[in-house]
Amino acid sequence: MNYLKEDTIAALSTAAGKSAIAVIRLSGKNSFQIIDKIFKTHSKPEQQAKHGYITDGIEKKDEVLCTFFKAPHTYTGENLVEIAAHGNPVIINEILNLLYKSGARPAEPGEFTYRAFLNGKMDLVEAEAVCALITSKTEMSAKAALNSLSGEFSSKIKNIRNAITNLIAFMEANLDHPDEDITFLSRGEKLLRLDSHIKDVQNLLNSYKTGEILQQGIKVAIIGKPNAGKSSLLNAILGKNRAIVTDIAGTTTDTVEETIDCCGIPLTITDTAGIRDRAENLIEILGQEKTRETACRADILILVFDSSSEPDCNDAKIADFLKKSDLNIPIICALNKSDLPSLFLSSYLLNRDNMAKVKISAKTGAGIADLLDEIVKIAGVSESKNDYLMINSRHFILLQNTLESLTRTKQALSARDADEIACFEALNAQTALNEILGINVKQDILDTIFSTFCIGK
Ligand SMILES: Nc1nc2c(c(=O)[nH]1)N(C=O)[C@@H](CNc1ccc(C(=O)N[C@@H](CCC(=O)O)C(=O)O)cc1)CN2
Ligand SMILES: Nc1nc2c(ncn2[C@@H]2O[C@H](COP(=O)(O)OP(=O)(O)OP(=O)(O)O)[C@@H](O)[C@H]2O)c(=O)[nH]1
Ligand SMILES: [K+]
Ligand SMILES: [Mg+2]
Repeated sequence: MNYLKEDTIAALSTAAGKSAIAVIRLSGKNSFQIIDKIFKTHSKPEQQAKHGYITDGIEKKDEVLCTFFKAPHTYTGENLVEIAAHGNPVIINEILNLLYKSGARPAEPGEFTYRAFLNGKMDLVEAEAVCALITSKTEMSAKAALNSLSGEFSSKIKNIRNAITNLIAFMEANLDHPDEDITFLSRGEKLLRLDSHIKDVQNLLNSYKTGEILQQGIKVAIIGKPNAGKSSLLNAILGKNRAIVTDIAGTTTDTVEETIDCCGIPLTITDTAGIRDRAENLIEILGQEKTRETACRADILILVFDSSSEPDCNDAKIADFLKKSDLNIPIICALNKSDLPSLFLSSYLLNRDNMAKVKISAKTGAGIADLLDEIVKIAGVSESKNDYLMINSRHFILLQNTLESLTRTKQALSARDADEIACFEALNAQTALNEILGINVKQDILDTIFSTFCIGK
């Protein structure tokens, strides 16, 4: 990756394509000289954003507003200019090319934020949260990302790290003066403090699953025999006619997927082709194959039964499929058509932990809310909480390392025979926490993180 800090970089920061206004950002030490070559203005000096024209020296290219930000108090920490132009891709290209001719180069993905990180404007957790915020799919996941972007996760990490640094200082003092009777902090007090840090790390590890669910969402597959009412259920959940519903068995031949915001959780729901004992043609065989794949990739299965009819060989086929595929995911049995008299035998349901039962009618909408409640319950995310943090898998692994090191510190301290080892392990914990914040992180890890950003961010 071409991350030369000396360069002045430029990129479109708004979405590509036609738009009312598009913003190009220019950042680096030569930003002001470069914009001076191509921007002519008559705005009064007291104006913060200046009105004028982008020109190649011969003709005007666009009428724009330029905003000037002087280092170091800018997003990147460098001199920065924002050009708000008309959102026409042809014009944007012309302006970018003029900037490149005048001494700027195209910004790499995430390079503005990378510079902000290098210049101490944000730590690595905050930089990662910028990306998470842009890709958040629900209000709740956006809030979680914003909490991290605002430094709430970072300050938790810093607090634990500082406390461990403090503890290390006490342990090193003991190492340096082993014969002195004055112990600065008793062994018992050190162990108490360690316990509390271990608990803090454990709490952060526990919020990982929630953050992951908020960011990635949950995949729910609707499966069942033909005519059980799977497509009707999808439509009932979405509140619109997304999938075709008929009384002909085998109506759905391909998967139908939609994402909704369910109490803050991005739920991707997939309706599938009905599974039956005997497939009638190639389309159905391929459709059922896809149903199986969808079921295997899902986080939760909704197993739809037609409770108005007696179980038949197709229900047996599904039970058989579940047994064979050895799926270890939560299943919700939806006993559909509750508006009709029930002929369903509960004893027919397979015996399994991790299984909930809900009576629904896709036709009248009865029980649909209970079904969604069940999904939210399984996800373990409560909407009332507003303080979720965005913890990604990189943080999770480093927090696990921290926890292991702290546990070993505690063992060494308790054993009373190895103060050097206790010190060494505490230092490892400190290193892992620093790495979360981006301190002493290898370049290839930084490259990987920032290369997933969009260009212009
Ligand atoms: N036009 C525009 N809108 C934007 C951004 C941007 O870069 N440009 N942002 C980009 O993500 C977000 C806002 N984030 C920002 C964060 C810090 C600074 C900044 O200039 N910080 C300086 C000065 C702070 C101050 O004046 O108080 C600093 O931290 O020193 C700017 C934007 C969303 N909206
Ligand atoms: N009375 C009643 N009928 C329902 C209910 N849900 C679905 N149906 C009817 O059952 C029939 C089959 O519904 P679909 O939603 O197409 O069933 P499916 O499981 O998607 O069927 P395939 O796509 O063929 O596998 C249709 O005639 C629906 O109107 C319900 O809750 N009550
Ligand atoms: K059908
Ligand atoms: Mg269907």
